Amino acid sequence: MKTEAIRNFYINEEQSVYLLSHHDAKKHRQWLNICIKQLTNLGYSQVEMIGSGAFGFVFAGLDERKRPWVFKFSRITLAQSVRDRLEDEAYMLSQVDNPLVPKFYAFERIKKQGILMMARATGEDLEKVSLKKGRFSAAAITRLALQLRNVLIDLRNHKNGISPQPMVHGDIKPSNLVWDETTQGLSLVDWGSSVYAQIDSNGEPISSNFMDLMSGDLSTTNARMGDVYFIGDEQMSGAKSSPRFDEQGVASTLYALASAQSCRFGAQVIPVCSLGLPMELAKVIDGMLSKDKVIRDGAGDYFMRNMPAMAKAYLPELNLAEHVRANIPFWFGNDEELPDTVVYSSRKQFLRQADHNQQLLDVNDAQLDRYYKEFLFDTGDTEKAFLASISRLAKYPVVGGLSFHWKEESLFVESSLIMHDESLGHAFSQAVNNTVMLAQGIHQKGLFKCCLFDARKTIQLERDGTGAFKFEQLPELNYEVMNLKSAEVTRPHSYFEDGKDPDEQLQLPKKVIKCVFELNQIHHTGCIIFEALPDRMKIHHYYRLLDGTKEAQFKRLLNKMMQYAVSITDVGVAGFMKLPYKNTREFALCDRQPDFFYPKDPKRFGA
Ligand SMILES: Nc1ncnc2c1ncn2[C@@H]1O[C@H](COP(=O)(O)OP(=O)(O)OP(=O)(O)O)[C@@H](O)[C@H]1O
Repeated sequence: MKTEAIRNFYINEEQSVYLLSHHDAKKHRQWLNICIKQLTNLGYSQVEMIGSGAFGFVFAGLDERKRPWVFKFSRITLAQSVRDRLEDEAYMLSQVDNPLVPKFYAFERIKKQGILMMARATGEDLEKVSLKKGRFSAAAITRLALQLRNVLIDLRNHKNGISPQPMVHGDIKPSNLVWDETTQGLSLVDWGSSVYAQIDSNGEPISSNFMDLMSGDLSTTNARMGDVYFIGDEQMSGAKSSPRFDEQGVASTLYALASAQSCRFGAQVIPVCSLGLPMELAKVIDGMLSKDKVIRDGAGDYFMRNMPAMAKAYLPELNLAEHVRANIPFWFGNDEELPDTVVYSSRKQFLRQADHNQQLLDVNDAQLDRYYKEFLFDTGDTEKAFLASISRLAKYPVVGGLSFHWKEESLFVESSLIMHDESLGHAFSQAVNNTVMLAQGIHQKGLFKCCLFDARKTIQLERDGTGAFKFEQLPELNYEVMNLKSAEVTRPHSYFEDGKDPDEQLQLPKKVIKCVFELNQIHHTGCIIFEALPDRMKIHHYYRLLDGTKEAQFKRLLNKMMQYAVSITDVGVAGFMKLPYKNTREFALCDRQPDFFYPKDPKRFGA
């Protein structure tokens, strides 16, 4: 792969509501308000939105006896066939009777809108907990592993009358597990991918009765796609549904929470054996995440059989985790209002490098749609994990930029990151370190850049019928000032300009580029991305002036740049990023982090 082939082109990730057009944002708000109103009319009080996923929005409210209910609506933007699945979800949920699963209450239809109603699981989902706390301790992972194993046993033992009818949840992942810290209670939610297993864990067909065997089409799968970041290879490749699917979901979940990642893909570079878990449990989870089906199934069987015994281990909290230092520096900002972070990165070209063919099943699936959109389809696992780790950074209130440059033997990382919530510093350090470790495991030469912005500060300009931008007063680019000590000002700093991308290059007016070059003479960090669409333009930006004596000149150049930007007629994306120091950090490449287990003698580590 040639280095020149890697150009930089920015694609946005999750759309912040602040990045929707005025019209779409209004429609979105209106729709949420209609849902709240409908529920209130039905007699529920204190209705609020508590979650959203690829398929729907979830609201909570109280019934007349003040019991907490949850209402799941499917997204109106999805195809009717996909929205109809909410009714199937309701049916499967109604079949489960387990203290760890919220009770099914009802499925109602208001016009075309189906609403699934169920008990509310108290607490917070484990993805959110993970973002706040970072890596889960050995004791927490072990406890969770036992609880999940027990749910799997229950699902396997499900019966229809007296006939065995094992169930598959199909989408076990941190955000589908709600955790109540005060009662230590766990709930498994989101039964939208749930089906009856077609085969058992040995691959033998399951049939509740003889007629099923006769009439059922045993050659096709009934499996639903779960979250592509967490499901195992068999579910991904359209195998018949089996209890093994959920073993995979459990292994991915335990891995993600133990390592503070948002997917399963990093396990080759950051194996479970490097995460400070007891050796036996770590090896079992690594085995379950293996690429080899025989190892995977063997480890799954071992997990199901031996988890109760493994959970008896005495695992006091160690002191190690308190001293996490970020491998690349970041600073704390003190803005009153936390940024609503979005990340733009040069993903597309980066992902094209790693081509590992995978077969996918159902292209109409919303999860799969996301998979395609994020260009993960043909990518190697470590690259996927790296990109997921970048997305995870954007879940923190942080602005700045990162550039990863893979050269012969080393990885060079330049960065400028400002975090706006000190209480998340520990978890954020771990998120940053994961990104670096995953990058160390990537071998292709090249460059990857990303910018993290506050979507609230994105400037949006609408075009009129002729394509010209409409505005009463020219909006101003936002910046903050931070004076660095004079010694630091003299340090060299790097500057990036995007090259042409064959797919979506925006031709910027020369005068805009001239302003960027002039700005470069003033000590600052920042990024700016022009996203010109047929009907409007979004200007995402983040600037931090590091030499207060130049403020007047800096401001004048930013204003000038805006004046020229409104003459953009083209459509596409282009951007610039400026980081403070050259080659901030150099790292050796590393295929696999070394083993690190929970110590045999925990007292030595301050437990
Ligand atoms: N019964 C419940 N009690 C409490 N919280 C819930 C409940 N059901 C869902 N949630 C919350 O709402 C979020 C989204 O719900 P759910 O996962 O069912 O939606 P989805 O659109 O199917 O999501 P996904 O994209 O993850 O498949 C969950 O992560 C969880 O935080």
